[in-house]
Amino acid sequence: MSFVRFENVDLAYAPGGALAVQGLNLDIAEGEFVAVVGPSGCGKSTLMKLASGLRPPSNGYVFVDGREVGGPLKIVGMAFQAANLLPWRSTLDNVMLPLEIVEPHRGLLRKQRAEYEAQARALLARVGLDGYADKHPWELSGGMQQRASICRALIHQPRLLMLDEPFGALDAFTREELWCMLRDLWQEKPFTVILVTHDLREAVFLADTVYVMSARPGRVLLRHPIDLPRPRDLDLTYTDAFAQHVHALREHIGQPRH
Ligand SMILES: Nc1ncnc2c1ncn2[C@@H]1O[C@H](COP(=O)(O)OP(=O)(O)OP(=O)(O)O)[C@@H](O)[C@H]1O
Repeated sequence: MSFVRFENVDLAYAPGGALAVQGLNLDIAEGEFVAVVGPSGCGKSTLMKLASGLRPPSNGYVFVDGREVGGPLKIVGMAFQAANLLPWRSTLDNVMLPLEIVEPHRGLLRKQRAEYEAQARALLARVGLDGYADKHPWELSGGMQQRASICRALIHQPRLLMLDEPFGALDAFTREELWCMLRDLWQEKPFTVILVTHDLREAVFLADTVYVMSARPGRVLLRHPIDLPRPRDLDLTYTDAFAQHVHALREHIGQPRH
């Protein structure tokens, strides 16, 4: 059974206006790592807003965990291209922010603060930020801030993690380090991931399945399974099998522009 399911979903931002996405059909299993790629403006972020309940579809249905999505979902964690950490809070307090908002954590936080804090510190250590928990965001590099932002997205143990170009602003080396960080977090305790990215290598390295979307109105042009064995190491990105997947995706993204 699908964990996330889109059935013939259209979305127009203005009633009766042009469609941002049209006839979207998706079936994502629990624990699956999905990447969504496509030309700029094809509706990748719109797809995330639909799956997280931030926008209702104009037509069609979105289901998560067997229920039709009717509003913002608590089981979702999100991270974006900008880390968006609050500058007046320490890294630890930034990571703990969702616990102050999302129930049941919100109600338990005062009583169980020490336990929650230990979990946040352990998660920060897990992504290599041991010793940075009490620093402020401006004392961290861009890559460190993005690590913290992913910790913040995961602290309430969401079943669905949505990542909108989380590594887009980072240099190539840092980006690859963060691919490995995300791979390790996901492999340790698989949650369902929808990763929006412009980087086809990132999509092939991380995902089980890559969806290629067309130019506006966004539709799914291709569902491309990545059959490369796991665990995947960066060495894999230099193999022919890896390059073939990247080329196959590139060809489909090229088509609508011709
Ligand atoms: N809040 C909004 N109101 C009106 N139109 C919007 C809104 N958000 C997005 N759109 C339009 O919907 C279409 C899809 O936008 P979306 O941000 O989902 O694309 P994207 O694939 O994520 O883009 P990019 O790759 O450039 O980040 C675009 O044409 C955009 O202009």
